[in-house]
Amino acid sequence: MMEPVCRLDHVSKIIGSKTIIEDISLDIYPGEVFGLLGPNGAGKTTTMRMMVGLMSMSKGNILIQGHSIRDHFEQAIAHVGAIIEQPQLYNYLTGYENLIHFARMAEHVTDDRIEEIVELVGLADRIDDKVKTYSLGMRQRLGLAQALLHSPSLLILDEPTNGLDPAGIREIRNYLRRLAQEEGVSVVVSSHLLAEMQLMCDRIAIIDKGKLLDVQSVETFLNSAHQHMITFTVDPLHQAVQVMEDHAVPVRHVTDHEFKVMLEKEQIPDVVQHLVQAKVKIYGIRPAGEKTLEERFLEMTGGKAQ
Ligand SMILES: Nc1ncnc2c1ncn2[C@@H]1O[C@H](COP(=O)(O)OP(=O)(O)OP(=O)(O)O)[C@@H](O)[C@H]1O
Repeated sequence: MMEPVCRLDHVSKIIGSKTIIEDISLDIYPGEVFGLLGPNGAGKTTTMRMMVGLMSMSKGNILIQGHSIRDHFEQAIAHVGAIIEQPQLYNYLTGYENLIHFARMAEHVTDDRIEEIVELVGLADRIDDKVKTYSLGMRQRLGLAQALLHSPSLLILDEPTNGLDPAGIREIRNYLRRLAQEEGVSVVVSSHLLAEMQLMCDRIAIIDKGKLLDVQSVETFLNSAHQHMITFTVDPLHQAVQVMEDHAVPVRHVTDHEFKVMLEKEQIPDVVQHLVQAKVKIYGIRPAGEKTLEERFLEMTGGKAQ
């Protein structure tokens, strides 16, 4: 198993008598784009602030490359680049001068590294222009360049596409995907937009009211939209489970005389036929009434897919 770049281990944040983050545990792996998805006020920003040490944890721990943010802050944070609030940019300096300024504050940033980053975020043409002439998308990219100067293995971006037009959103999405794929950087992004997260991320964590509801790969997420959890009541149960295994249908849950499987509508008659052929008695077939991740998210946000 690959070592996680970042691990949240039972993290909670309590402010006054209010629990803002409740017992969140998750792992983020090298080279993945990981999304924190949730409605406004769900706790995404708070989680990210704790990940970069801008805010303390009340309980639990966060490890970055195995270093605890709590106990070894310097070592942990050396691996992190982040844009949580607006990136701080100097309008009357050029893009390049801004980067030189930030490079001086980081360690071991060479001129070659600056060139490389400028290329990567696609600002080579405009890097010698003053930042005040930049579009919002270009500012975002310069902010990104700044966060990447010290070659972090974990990049944390709060709502990176906020305020951008569709072309700007597409650009940022492409840069982040390239960063993850080509440079092996783990990228954590937050958003309240399901559609956007599905395009950008490898895995998505759904957060609501400070709780982690689920973490799923985008693939599973998208597939599950067309699938139904079906409960079969059968006898003998062990034989039915064997039949499912023989036909490569993963069994999700088994109780006394029941098992559950995720099926697309078209698969249901096939599964019934396999069971009948194996002389399994079927006493009941019903939808399990469990919601897919997408349905749960839409419910949380009042049904608007946005
Ligand atoms: N310093 C604080 N004191 C009290 N409550 C806070 C504090 N910071 C955040 N909260 C509350 O914690 C909850 C989570 O806020 P957070 O900003 O993390 O949400 P979010 O998911 O990032 O949403 P948004 O997209 O609106 O920023 C909100 O209800 C917010 O009001």
